[in-house]
Amino acid sequence: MPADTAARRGIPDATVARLPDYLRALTDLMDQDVATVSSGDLAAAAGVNAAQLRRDLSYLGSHGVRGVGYDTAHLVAEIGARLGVGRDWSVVIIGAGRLGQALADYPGLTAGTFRVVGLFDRDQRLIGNAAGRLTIQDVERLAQVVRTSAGSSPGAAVANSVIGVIATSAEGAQEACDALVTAGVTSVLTFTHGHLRVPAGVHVRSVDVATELAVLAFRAQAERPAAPAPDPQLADRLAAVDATLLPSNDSGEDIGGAGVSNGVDEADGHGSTGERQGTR
Ligand SMILES: NC(=O)c1ccc[n+]([C@@H]2O[C@H](COP(=O)([O-])OP(=O)(O)OC[C@H]3O[C@@H](n4cnc5c(N)ncnc54)[C@H](O)[C@@H]3O)[C@@H](O)[C@H]2O)c1
Repeated sequence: MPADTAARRGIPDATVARLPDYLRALTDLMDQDVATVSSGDLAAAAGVNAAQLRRDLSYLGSHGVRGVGYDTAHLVAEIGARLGVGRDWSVVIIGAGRLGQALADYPGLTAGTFRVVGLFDRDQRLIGNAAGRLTIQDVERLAQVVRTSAGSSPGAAVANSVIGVIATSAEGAQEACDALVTAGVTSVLTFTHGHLRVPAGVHVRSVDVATELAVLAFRAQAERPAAPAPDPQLADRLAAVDATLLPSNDSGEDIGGAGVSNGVDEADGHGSTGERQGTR
């Protein structure tokens, strides 16, 4: 797909979410002076399958050269540019409760690409309190801080330079989101449950630890190795031993029965989940 076509169609969120993994893998390869890399090797380094990687990179207009692979330095520059690496982004957080304060103090958001420039709340009891290196401000001041951070005059677009984070209660989330939109913020990350209404052109992503855990649990369940099929000879031997040690027939049947039943259940459960995963 030509790059301009991909740009017009937009890159799927799932692809964008994988780009940092590709960038990390490519940077490692560059550090090892690897100039070109095959899709298979790059996919293995990034932990995805090769078809997925080729599809993802085709959205960037990068197809690699048959028999040669991808130019590592070119791809690093391409992905880095798409991800805004090397640019500074200001982050404003609304909701200065437990989560908001923890995020504001998170080292990954205090220096480098993303830097929290304001922590806001509507609770007058919190306003003015220190939270790490920041002072909690009245959410009424949000628009002013956003304008200052974007380095623009009032009314100018602040898209692409300020990201808003919502860490309020679920009940206060829409109000917080509206405040961000009014301030000109077009990229919003929310930790709250529930749908947020935003005008066209405003991008919202939500993070939910419980959902991520559920995905991991699902995969762990799907990938759990099936119990080995019972060995009929071994079962016979166990039954013989049981018969020697335990005179009761019931005991021997229980042991053998439980073993077989577990094996069948596990194999069935694994098979059906594996199929569902395979068709996703
Ligand atoms: N997604 C996740 O994985 C995840 C994990 C933990 C918490 N959460 C969610 O994050 C949110 C915050 O959690 P918390 O423990 O910090 O809650 P908290 O009650 O300690 O803090 C919420 C803060 O938001 C403020 N607030 C509410 N509405 C506001 C508004 N419109 N404008 C400005 N301030 C507003 C409140 O005054 C309060 O100080 C909750 O919705 C919680 O469910 C999500």
